[in-house]
Parts: sequence; structure tokens; C-alpha cells
Amino acid sequence: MSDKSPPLVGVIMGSQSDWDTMKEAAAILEQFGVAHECRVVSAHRTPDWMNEYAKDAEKRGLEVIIAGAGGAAHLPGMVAAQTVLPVLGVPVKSRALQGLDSLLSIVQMPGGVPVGTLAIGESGAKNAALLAIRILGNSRPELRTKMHEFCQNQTDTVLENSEL
Ligand SMILES: Nc1c(C(=O)O)ncn1[C@@H]1O[C@H](COP(=O)(O)O)[C@@H](O)[C@H]1O
Repeated sequence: MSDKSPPLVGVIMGSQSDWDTMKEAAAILEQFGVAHECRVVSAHRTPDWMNEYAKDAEKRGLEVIIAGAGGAAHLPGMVAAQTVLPVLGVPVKSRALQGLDSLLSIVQMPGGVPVGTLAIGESGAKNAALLAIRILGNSRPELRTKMHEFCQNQTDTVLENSEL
């Protein structure tokens, strides 16, 4: 994003082909004015880069990592294994199995290595960003206020359009 402040949220994904899904997370972070970075990082294809990214994240000032991947989606879990930052996993919809493979790869972590797993696809990406902002909002009153406004607007919009 154009903001020069250091990123608080890292949005990473296994492939450029995941961007159509993961851009929903970036859009929400943009909307709330949360400094973030978006990177392609793959446990399978760029394992050394993934290790470096996960290990450096905390000292670079990141506070939450959103990791999206499809198919054999090992990225969120492998990143969570190498950082104590909260990791939110987004199962990207796969062509062969519609994302069920991605979901099961991300959600069944062994006890001791948590990944907060979201829904498959774009809703999951959007909610991952909203959850990241709720986490950041615990210590940032301005984000807490914006989250109250977001929820109120959402409710108002539904109520205004409730007559069919
Ligand atoms: N699941 C992973 C990982 C990983 O977990 O490290 N790296 C790439 N991929 C996934 O492979 C799918 C197909 O990738 P391509 O479209 O590049 O062939 C993507 O959804 C990506 O997340």
C-alpha cells in the first residue's frame, strides 16, 4: 500500500493464482487503513524464503500473518510452526476439489501449533482481514472504533434493504 508506515499484517499466498481470492483481504485492510504487505511465499516451491519470512516476521514488526493456499495447503501451518505471531489460514478454492482439500490441509493442525482457519475462498479472505483488524484493535482504539462503524454500517445496509 502507498502508506509508508511499516506493515502490521503480512498477507502471503502460495501462488500468484491465489491473488483473486487474497485480494479480498488486502481490500479490507486498505479500507481500514491498516499497513500491510502482500507476498507470494510457498512452503513447497520456495521453502527457504518461507522460513526466512516466518522467522523474520516478528522482528520486522508484523503482528498478524494471513496465509492463503490451495490444494495441499501447507503454507499456513508451516509458517505457524516458525513464528509466535497469530497465523490466519485461508483455504483457497482448488480446481479439483473445490477447496475441501485446502480446508482440511489447514484446519487439522496438531495441538501446540495453532492456525486460525477461515472459510474457503473470498469470504474467508475477507474475514481473515476483519479478524486481523479485531486482533490489532485490542491495543488500537482507532481500529476498534472503525470496527464498530463497519459493523453498524453492515447492519444498517441489511435493514434498509430488508423489504423484498
Ligand atoms: N498450497 C500451496 C503452497 C504451499 O502450501 O506452500 N504453495 C503453492 N500452493 C498452491 O498451489 C496452488 C496452485 O498453484 P499454481 O496456480 O501456481 O499452479 C495454489 O492455490 C497455491 O496456493
